[in-house]
Amino acid sequence: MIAIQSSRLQAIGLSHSLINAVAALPEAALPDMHLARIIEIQRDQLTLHDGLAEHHARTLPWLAAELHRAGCPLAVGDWVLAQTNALTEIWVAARVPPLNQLARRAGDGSRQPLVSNVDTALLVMGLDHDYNPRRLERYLALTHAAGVQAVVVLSKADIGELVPERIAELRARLPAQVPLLALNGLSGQARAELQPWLGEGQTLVLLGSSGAGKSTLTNTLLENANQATSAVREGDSRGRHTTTARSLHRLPGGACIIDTPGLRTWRADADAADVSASFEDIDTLATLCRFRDCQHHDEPGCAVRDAIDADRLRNYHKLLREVERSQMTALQRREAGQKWKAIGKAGNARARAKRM
Ligand SMILES: Nc1nc2c(ncn2[C@@H]2O[C@H](COP(=O)(O)OP(=O)(O)OP(=O)(O)O)[C@@H](O)[C@H]2O)c(=O)[nH]1
Ligand SMILES: [Zn+2]
Repeated sequence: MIAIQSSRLQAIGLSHSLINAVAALPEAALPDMHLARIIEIQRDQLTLHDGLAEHHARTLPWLAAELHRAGCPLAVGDWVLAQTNALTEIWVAARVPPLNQLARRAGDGSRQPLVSNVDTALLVMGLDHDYNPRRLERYLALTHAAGVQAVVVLSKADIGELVPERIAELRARLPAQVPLLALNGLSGQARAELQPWLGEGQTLVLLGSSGAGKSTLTNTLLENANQATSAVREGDSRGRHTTTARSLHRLPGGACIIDTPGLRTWRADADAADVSASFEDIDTLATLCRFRDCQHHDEPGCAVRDAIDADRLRNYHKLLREVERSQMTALQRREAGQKWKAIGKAGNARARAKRM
């Protein structure tokens, strides 16, 4: 039976639910199995961490094939059971079912897991030209769909434009329970501001467009502890701030941060139910619409249309169309395109009529 060095592993994110999931695996009963976390993936080369050191490993071919067939290949953040053979090669023999996973859809519609077992996603958006509430709502919908808690981090509070106005706009637009903070990612103060999410054993990822300030914030979070801190990347000749490979870093206070370039372009891996659930305000008001299947376009007795920020409602419809489309066949997609075009035209005609 596997012996779990829990304190050592808790430091790199092992939780009680994961321990239970490990115990349920048949492979956990085999001799010589070790529990470790994937901190980097380069093609078929994995880097594992067991709480003490890094090890290079590969996945047993049958397991790789099985995970590929099931559409859920291994991702950074996954926990695995590995065995060392007589040649001292380390082979991954089982994957602990992830508690959650952020994924994206590739061009061919297949699902690509990007990162597993995340506690908090920091949605980083600059208060400069990067500012875009719609994009933020998309990220909120996707993290919500994956069951990951999101914290909105507005970077460049020191140099951004219309800072108080933009913060107020988002506060009014987003559901009240979404934490939102504005900070300067270059200042050590950022660490204190993010403290509530940086507890020991917590796993965080940073999401946001290029230039939003993800690397800057990561470096600030890492550096504030004199660099003597990153157990995970210890001995790595490339230094611990690499952002070119998918990797997991350990922060001073004991949280882990995953910096993965794959997360920077992100297509919806969600369905309509996920999108509406992440627009809770709309969902709640919709129960008051006259028609139970009200789409909040121009139906009479709609309780949503007048109560919700118009741009937020448009974005909601856009995201719904997007997730519906990603689940359609080509023919359905063409038909839907025509339907939406017709609705758009009707809307424009209404707007024109109003102006006249
Ligand atoms: N003044 C100020 N500059 C910032 C802040 N955050 C980021 N920057 C600057 O913005 C630029 C882009 O920041 P990065 O951290 O590289 O952005 P990124 O999100 O990692 O970008 P990619 O690596 O392309 O995904 C850099 O020149 C940073 O110094 C901030 O809060 N305040
Ligand atoms: Zn309605």
